[in-house]
Amino acid sequence: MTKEIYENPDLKKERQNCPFNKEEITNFLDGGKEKTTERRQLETYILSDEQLKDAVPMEYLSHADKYAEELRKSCLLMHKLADSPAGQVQTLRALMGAGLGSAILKEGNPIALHYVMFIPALMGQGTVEQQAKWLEKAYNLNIIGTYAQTELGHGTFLRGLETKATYDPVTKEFVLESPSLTAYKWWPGSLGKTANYAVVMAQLYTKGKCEGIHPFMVQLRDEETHEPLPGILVGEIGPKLGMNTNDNGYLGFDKVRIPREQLLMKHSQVLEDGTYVKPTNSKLSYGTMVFVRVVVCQDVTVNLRKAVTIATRYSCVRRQSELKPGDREPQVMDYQAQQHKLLPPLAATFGFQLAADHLWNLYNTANNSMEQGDMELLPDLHGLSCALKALCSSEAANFVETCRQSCGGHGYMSCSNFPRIYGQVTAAITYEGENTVLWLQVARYLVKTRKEKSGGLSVKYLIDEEKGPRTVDTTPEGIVKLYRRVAVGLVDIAIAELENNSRKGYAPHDAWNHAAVHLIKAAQAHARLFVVESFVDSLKGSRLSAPVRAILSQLCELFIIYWILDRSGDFFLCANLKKEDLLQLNSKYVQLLAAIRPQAVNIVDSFDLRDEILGSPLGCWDGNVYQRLFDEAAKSPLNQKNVHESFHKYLKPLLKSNL
Ligand SMILES: CCCCCCCCCCCCCCCCCCC/C=C/C(=O)SCCNC(=O)CCNC(=O)[C@H](O)C(C)(C)COP(=O)(O)OP(=O)(O)OC[C@H]1O[C@@H](n2cnc3c(N)ncnc32)[C@H](O)[C@@H]1OP(=O)(O)O
Ligand SMILES: Cc1cc2nc3c(=O)[nH]c(=O)nc-3n(C[C@H](O)[C@H](O)[C@H](O)COP(=O)(O)OP(=O)(O)OC[C@H]3O[C@@H](n4cnc5c(N)ncnc54)[C@H](O)[C@@H]3O)c2cc1C
Repeated sequence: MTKEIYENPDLKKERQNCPFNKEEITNFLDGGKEKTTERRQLETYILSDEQLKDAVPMEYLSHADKYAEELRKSCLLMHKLADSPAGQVQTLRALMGAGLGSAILKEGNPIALHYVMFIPALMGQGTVEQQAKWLEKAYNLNIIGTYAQTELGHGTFLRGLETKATYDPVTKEFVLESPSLTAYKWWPGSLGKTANYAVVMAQLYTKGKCEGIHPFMVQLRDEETHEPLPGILVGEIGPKLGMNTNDNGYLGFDKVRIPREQLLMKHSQVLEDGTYVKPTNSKLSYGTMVFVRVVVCQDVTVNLRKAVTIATRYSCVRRQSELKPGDREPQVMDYQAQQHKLLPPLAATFGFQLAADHLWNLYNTANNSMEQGDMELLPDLHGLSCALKALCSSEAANFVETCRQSCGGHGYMSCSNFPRIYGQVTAAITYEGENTVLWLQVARYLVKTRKEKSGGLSVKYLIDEEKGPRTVDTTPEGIVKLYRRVAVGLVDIAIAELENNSRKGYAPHDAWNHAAVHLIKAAQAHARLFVVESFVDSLKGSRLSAPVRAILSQLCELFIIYWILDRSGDFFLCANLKKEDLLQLNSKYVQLLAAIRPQAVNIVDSFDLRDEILGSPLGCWDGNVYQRLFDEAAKSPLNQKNVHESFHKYLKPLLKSNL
């Protein structure tokens, strides 16, 4: 007899008569049918392993037990790598990121930094010989590494890092030192307890001169006992807002000597006699950060997809209040206000992914040409990776919080999974370059391009002036033009502000600081333009069936109008937008909300996120929300006895004390 599978009747109804093929959208997002098959096989392979399941929810464990339990699962996952039905890199990507990996390791993978930064640093910064020496060991997990750059006193300002690596030509060694408390490395993931090696960024001194920060390969712990090596002071920094099993750590050096060959010398060298050989570009040592900025854009998008799926399904199950007097309480999704909360983030997941895909392609192209010694694409890659990392992470964090709020009280439960998702996404605002700082890097590139009339592909629009009449056209292509005008206009305003500040007598650095608000706005407009253009162009260029194209086009239009309505002042200021245009866009926006609303569940279904990955009773496929919330509550240790022992210890004496 086949067991009947429960499906909430409202969700069942939402799923009836879907006008498009959900599987086609799934394939589109995965990058092809075969990729979908591969992903599903991998998910089944990992998620069917009983040893990877939690005995109790992580929330109920102590800080140390959480770490130990997640490390156990992380190691088990690594043992499963060899038999994975997907390729090794594909499997690692899935396990380190917000998708499959988060179903098992809910607050971060203690080995993540090894794959996300340590191996990429060895590959990007090590010579062929150095890679031969360490990469295989790293791939085989004979050693586990991290990336130690940030210090207690400095994260953003890399030139201010204090850790010193002084070359001693007599012994042909570098001496590593932390000259002050603020010089201690602080934050590196996996550093606290997991890693036994690190790529350490330190100020290189040779022949009495500081040559700036460079990467050094440093052993931190004994390979057998895991005890810190002499002169290495290492530990964990304590609980955080999220990502609590990433064991972020601190690290100090008390005159630790390492051989000269442990300076990663792909781009710059120190010869035996101490002669320094410069890199072709001084920023090449920042390459590991660029890689992570690129992958973070993809990662926050997956997290956003999870949040939107949870909130959308829940909003179609949840019935509350009265829409039409006397009628049954409506699904909260039928309130226009709820659609306004959830449909823009839903649409954003597509825009962000398509933009992140473009960035990933640029990363690969630029990297290939840099391997051949051609640095031409580096400024564009730096500009775009900063712009998209900052935009995707900050927008995703706001959207995730909106999704949480859209679920009312139940969204505040830990088991809703919103706290963890938010913890992950908001961290991305800070790590790998604090967003404000990255916006200012982008602005620097935009101002330079506009003034010097030279720059890469992503900023070409700042050089080529728009031709023809500047009318307002509200087709998607017309809207892209509006965004472009805003991006150009805001750069011009920022430049005018800089010039104005100079005229007031400010020195260049002060003029820059006093124009920061305008500069950041210009950088944000540039990033938005890139996402909007990627969304519109990708749909134009893709081979999609008419029904899928229709729904994705509606999402695209909704999204690009949403941002205009959100920042209409910029469009009035720079794009000739008139009151009538805005009113027209407003009515188009609400029409689109109504048009997309009936397909919201079908669209999130097409993300094909398994319940284990969503990790939330609110977002499960079957919509059995209330039963699942009860089941979660039953797991609370406070519910294991009717009367907790604390009653006898504290409450009863108080009740009897006649205060
Ligand atoms: C086997 C492998 C399998 C792999 C599978 C892995 C895939 C995983 C997928 C899952 C992803 C999961 C992701 C989640 C994991 C979470 C991990 C988080 C870990 C976090 C780590 C960190 O945070 S590490 C520390 C990061 N720190 C920073 O980012 C510091 C920020 N500061 C800076 O970057 C810089 O200081 C600066 C940019 C702010 C300024 O630097 P500086 O003062 O030196 O420069 P100037 O301002 O003077 O500029 C000079 C000049 O240089 C140009 N420039 C600056 N930076 C760069 C760069 N990076 N590249 C190129 N060019 C650069 C700048 O534009 C200026 O140019 P001009 O021409 O002179 O104008
Ligand atoms: C979860 C997490 C994981 C991390 N993992 C790692 C890791 O693995 N390895 C590692 O090395 N580091 C890691 N970091 C550290 C991270 O890279 C830094 O925290 C980040 O680069 C910000 O630097 P900061 O903390 O010094 O902030 P600060 O630079 O002190 O920022 C404080 C404030 O000052 C502002 N500010 C600073 N400079 C400027 C400026 N020039 N103009 C305008 N405003 C400015 C900022 O916008 C911010 O508002 C991690 C951090 C977190 C949160």
